[in-house]
Amino acid sequence: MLVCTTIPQIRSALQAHYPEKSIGLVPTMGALHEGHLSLIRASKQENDLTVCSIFVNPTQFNNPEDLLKYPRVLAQDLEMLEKVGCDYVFAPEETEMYPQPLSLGIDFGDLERTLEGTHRPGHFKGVGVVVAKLFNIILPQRAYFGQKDLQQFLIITQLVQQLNFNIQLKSCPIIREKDGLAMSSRNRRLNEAERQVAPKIYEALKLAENALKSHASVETAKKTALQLLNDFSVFEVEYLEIVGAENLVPLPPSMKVEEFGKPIAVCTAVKLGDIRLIDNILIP
Ligand SMILES: Nc1ncnc2c1ncn2[C@@H]1O[C@H](COP(=O)(O)OP(=O)(O)OP(=O)(O)O)[C@@H](O)[C@H]1O
Ligand SMILES: CC(C)(CO)[C@@H](O)C(=O)[O-]
Ligand code: BAL
Repeated sequence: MLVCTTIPQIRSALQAHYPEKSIGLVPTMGALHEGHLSLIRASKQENDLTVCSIFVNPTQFNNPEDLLKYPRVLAQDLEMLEKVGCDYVFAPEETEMYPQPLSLGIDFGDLERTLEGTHRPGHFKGVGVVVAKLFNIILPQRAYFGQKDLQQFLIITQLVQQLNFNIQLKSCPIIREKDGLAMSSRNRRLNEAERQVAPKIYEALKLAENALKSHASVETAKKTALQLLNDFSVFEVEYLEIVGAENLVPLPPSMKVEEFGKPIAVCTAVKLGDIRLIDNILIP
């Protein structure tokens, strides 16, 4: 496994492989877990070479404290990537990716004005720019993302379509802990008591899913899920919404899923102290 920290380094390393070898890119912010490794494995299955990028992208953090406290454990990450058979790692410093302050902006329209976009102003502009940079640096055939960041996947789909990147996007299932908690780098920051109640987030999503599948209205399903979360004072629910999975527009409160006829997602963001976790369930 070759670890590159500069753009010229990774470009010249990959140069030898274009165009014969297919390249899969797995963009991450590090502090890797099994969720990330599942993306690496998916890429390895479908490509000759896999590149994992590790970069805690400052432009997508709306909260400076969150950026400061984001876990950074590069040595441990590299060990995990070596073990799983990743071929290249691109782990640049901030000055490599942003040698000068960013003056360009992207607007994803309605898609960035809902759910995560509403609660993390500017977040998706930062994600869009850094992912476009990574696509231009690595020139992969395929790029792998997790369903946990459902809105991010739709945003990047728009990025690829509207800017004509010749890259196939792959969305991979959410990997969970045994107790149902979606794996997340931020889980490392939970204290013991928080970690113990955190699986209730997934339980609440399942409650909503089951209610919808038993023909409850959107409003009732939402209430059922929120009731469970509100039983725990440690949770501060930022949102819990039942939306169309293709555009993330909330369904009317009185609607029943069978009337919608298209895939649905139950999405939530919950804070435990200053740690913010997201999760979702897709109902195809
Ligand atoms: N539990 C998971 N299962 C599958 N993919 C995941 C999971 N968690 C994260 N990913 C995906 O890994 C990629 C990199 O995500 P990132 O490095 O932000 O990790 P993370 O665990 O989501 O961190 P955090 O949520 O704390 O920011 C993204 O495409 C993300 O959707
Ligand atoms: C895609 C990404 C690596 C861009 O910084 C990040 O948003 C993430 O880890 O999901
Ligand atoms: N996985 C999403 C990256 C972020 O929270 O900024």
